[in-house]
Amino acid sequence: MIDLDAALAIIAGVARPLGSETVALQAAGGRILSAPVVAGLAAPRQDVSAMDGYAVREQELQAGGALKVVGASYPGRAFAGALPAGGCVRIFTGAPVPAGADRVVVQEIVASDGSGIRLLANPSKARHIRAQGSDFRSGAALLPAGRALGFREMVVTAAADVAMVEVWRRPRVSIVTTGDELAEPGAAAKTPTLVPDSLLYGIAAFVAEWGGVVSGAVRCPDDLEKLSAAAFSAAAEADLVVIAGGASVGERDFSRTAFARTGMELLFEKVAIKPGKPVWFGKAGHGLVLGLPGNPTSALVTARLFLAPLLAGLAGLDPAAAVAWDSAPLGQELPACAERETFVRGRRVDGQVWPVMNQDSGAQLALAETDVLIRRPRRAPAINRGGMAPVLCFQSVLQRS
Ligand SMILES: Nc1nc2c(c(=O)[nH]1)N[C@H]1C(S)=C(S)[C@@H](COP(=O)(O)OP(=O)(O)OC[C@H]3O[C@@H](n4cnc5c(N)ncnc54)[C@H](O)[C@@H]3O)O[C@H]1N2
Ligand code: MOO
Repeated sequence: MIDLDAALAIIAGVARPLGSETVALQAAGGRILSAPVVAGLAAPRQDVSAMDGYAVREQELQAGGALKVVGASYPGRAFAGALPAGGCVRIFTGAPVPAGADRVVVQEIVASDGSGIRLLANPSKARHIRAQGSDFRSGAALLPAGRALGFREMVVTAAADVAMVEVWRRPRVSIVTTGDELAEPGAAAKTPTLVPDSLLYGIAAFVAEWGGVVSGAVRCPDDLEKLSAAAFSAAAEADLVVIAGGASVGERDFSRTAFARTGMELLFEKVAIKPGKPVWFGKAGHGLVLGLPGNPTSALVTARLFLAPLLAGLAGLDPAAAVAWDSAPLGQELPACAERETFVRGRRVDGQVWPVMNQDSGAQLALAETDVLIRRPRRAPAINRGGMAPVLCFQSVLQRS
């Protein structure tokens, strides 16, 4: 058995980006940059007004006389020519400031008779001009490689006048579930021996939330021949295969054996954690294989601990950032931890973390109540109510950087 940190180090060592591709801006949302976004132009492109009003010369304003309105400047339709002496230009927010003007006065403090203007009050200190390049300069690197394109980054990329972006290829993930008892959800109720296959759907959603693409999903009986065939075809087409169930020592637990037949190199098996001890990981063909235990809570806790950093690394992110521990006060005391490092399923309530009621590794409903994993290191002493404990956000943190 190895411990969690050693297993995570093995994951980080092999979870490398898969290569980059160029995609249109329309399809780039949620992707991870493989090259910086470089500004194709400056923003603003020239000096523009920050308010609706009149572009004037500061000096002439101080003289106090009336100024003649010589034209107008709109966004996309600038005033042609320079500001003449004694003149002003009607101007709107975002419109280019004519040469010669050095401030804008807002229309609220101006009396206009149609051809000329006069000030009604002292103008503010602000000149109401956004200088050319004051947001960013042409040629500047605006976003680094490795950044996820969330809504904020999409604004910056589009503003940079970029139509095509270089992003890391998304990992293609093939999912296999195994169990004679498993049935398609909706088809189980009439047959007493059947159990709905909840993990196929849970793992598929997990993969999508962590930036992967589900390229295949198959449910297999506990039959070594059928499982081996599924292992060969999944390993041939995917960057990563995730197989849930059949990980333990039961007579019909065939998952590892099926992948061994594909020539898999086992990188680790059995991690000293609870739940999730039977988790295993290997290299098969050109891709990787992660074996999750079949108990649903064990499967999704191990998905959060191992599949998340794996997907993050394959997608071009830092695998360690996917498993970043925070610290939170406990709402109730926790007993000392025994020999196996334990991950208590917890819920945040009013700034404190409480263990969820059902801590069975076969639980499914409790997963919907879980929003943190509370880390209890091996032989950790009891923690009192209000004491601090390391916690990991259970949901995806992909877009939160
Ligand atoms: N003698 C021992 N028995 C067990 C050990 C052990 O060390 N010695 N380990 C236990 C631990 S820890 C776990 S976790 C489980 C893991 O077992 P498997 O990975 O072999 O899982 P299965 O036997 O296939 O299934 C366990 C349980 O989960 C349900 N399941 C499985 N797949 C799905 C699915 N896709 N959707 C919904 N539910 C699923 C399955 O019906 C079983 O109830 O082994 C312990 N045993
Ligand atoms: O992974 Mo098992 O859940 O430790 O019971």
